[in-house]
Amino acid sequence: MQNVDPRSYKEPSSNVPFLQSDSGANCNAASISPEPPLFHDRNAPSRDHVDLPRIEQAVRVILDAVGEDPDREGLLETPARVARMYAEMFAGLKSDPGRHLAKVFTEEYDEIVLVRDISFCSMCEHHLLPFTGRAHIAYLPSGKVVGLSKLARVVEEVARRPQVQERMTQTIADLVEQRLSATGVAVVCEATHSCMTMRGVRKPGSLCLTSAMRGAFRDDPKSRAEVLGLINREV
Ligand SMILES: Nc1nc2c(ncn2[C@@H]2O[C@H](COP(=O)(O)OP(=O)(O)OP(=O)(O)O)[C@@H](O)[C@H]2O)c(=O)[nH]1
Ligand SMILES: [Zn+2]
Repeated sequence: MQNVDPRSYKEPSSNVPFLQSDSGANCNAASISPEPPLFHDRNAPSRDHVDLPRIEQAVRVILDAVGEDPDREGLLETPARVARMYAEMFAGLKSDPGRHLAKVFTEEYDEIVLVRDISFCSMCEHHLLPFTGRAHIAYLPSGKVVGLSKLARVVEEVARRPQVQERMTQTIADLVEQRLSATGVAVVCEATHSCMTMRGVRKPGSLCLTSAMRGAFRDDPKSRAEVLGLINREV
């Protein structure tokens, strides 16, 4: 592998094909071969849009710029690992999380459906550091319900983008409202932001709560109070 001098670094061609690392002079072809999946998840978002060789190059530049030696043994595989990590963390960028809500069941149930404590790990778009926590999703069906796991799949996929927590919360609420024609939607997210705990202001334990209310949960105070009571209820 060659050393990348940050001062002479040039943007590589943006049309480097996925996994064809031999077009990038600083990339190790063997190290970016995809590992065979343990199982095939037909719901998994595509990672094909991520340009692994360019990420590898960039990570080498960063290592060099912070005073590290990207060619020392312990760091040799790091650029490829980081590239795969970003592919995984940002796998939701080019997918449509709403597709998980396409299959519905006809059911004459119009009371609250709530799935609480859906864990997620997303990336703060300001520092590219993780923010992790739980999402709670409630909706009022109008003749159709969705498989409960699909709500968690939506969270999982929306989370895999660089973003702010507010946008993530609203995106989930909009998807559920639109795809299920729900008459009410409540989404509450609570998360710890690494950019506030491990750097900067350094406040471990700080928690950020965001909510997005739609339909009856936005307009009717009683419905709103009922759903927030369920979300906050001790079990
Ligand atoms: N509203 C919102 N802000 C966020 C989120 N994630 C990170 N931030 C904030 O983004 C802000 C970026 O502020 P800047 O002043 O541009 O960057 P900075 O100098 O690194 O800020 P500090 O974190 O205060 O050191 C910080 O206040 C972060 O706490 C989020 O999901 N929502
Ligand atoms: Zn941040």
